[in-house]
Amino acid sequence: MTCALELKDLRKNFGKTEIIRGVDLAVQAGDRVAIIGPNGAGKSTLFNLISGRLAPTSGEVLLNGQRIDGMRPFEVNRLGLSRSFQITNIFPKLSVFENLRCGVLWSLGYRYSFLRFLSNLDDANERAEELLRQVGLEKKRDVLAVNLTYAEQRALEIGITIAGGASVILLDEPTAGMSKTETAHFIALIKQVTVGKTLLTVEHDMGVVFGLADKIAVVVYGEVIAFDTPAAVRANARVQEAYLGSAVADAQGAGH
Ligand SMILES: Nc1ncnc2c1ncn2[C@@H]1O[C@H](COP(=O)(O)OP(=O)(O)OP(=O)(O)O)[C@@H](O)[C@H]1O
Repeated sequence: MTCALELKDLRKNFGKTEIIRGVDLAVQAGDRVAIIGPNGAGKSTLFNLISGRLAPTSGEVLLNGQRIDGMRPFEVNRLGLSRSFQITNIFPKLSVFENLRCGVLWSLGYRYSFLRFLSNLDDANERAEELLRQVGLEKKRDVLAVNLTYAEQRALEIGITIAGGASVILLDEPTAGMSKTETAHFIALIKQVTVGKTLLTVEHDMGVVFGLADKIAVVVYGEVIAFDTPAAVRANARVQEAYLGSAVADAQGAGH
């Protein structure tokens, strides 16, 4: 079966320093994967390599079987991979609905010719209404984005990220800065809106990791030292030793 996302012997040097050191990873369609690891391990660099923000020094990135390494972010996006961070630029002076519609139009603009784009404007309105419901912001439809709470703004970002119907979604620390209650609500929201999609998150919060992920990739010093189910990763001696021991104990202490 073709993987939704596959990394093959991926490497990235900054100057003489090898930061990503031969990463292999095969993510099946529909999996929710959390990438975890200590500070400076290379998680963000990995995200940048996948989303086209950085070109690898060597190795391959495949999206649904197609090579995307070296492509620019918008090209990768056009092929069905959306990263929250690329389009998190919420327009503060536009309403929630208008922001979502911009997200839809923006993705249509990439995918279609101008004429087809124009004929799709009605569809865009409908799609924006649907997104509004999906991210639970119906009551805020006409509120300016600047007046939303922080958690609502993050929900709006998720809406914009999924607006184009990408099959692979990358989220960078989606619950960072949220309260516990907001985080729990947001995990449920992310799960709902990514049903049937493939999700990758970079995450520090072990509560979020174990609440959200079907599989966990542990990155230590530019290598993936484990890629498995949460239970298996928790039990992995190498992971315990390299990174997880105290973090998991904390999460378990918190009832996870
Ligand atoms: N553009 C760059 N030029 C040079 N070095 C870089 C660059 N980007 C990242 N690095 C280095 O690569 C290493 C990995 O960084 P990266 O941000 O990918 O780690 P991370 O796992 O995401 O860390 P954190 O959890 O702290 O966000 C770090 O040592 C960082 O200083």
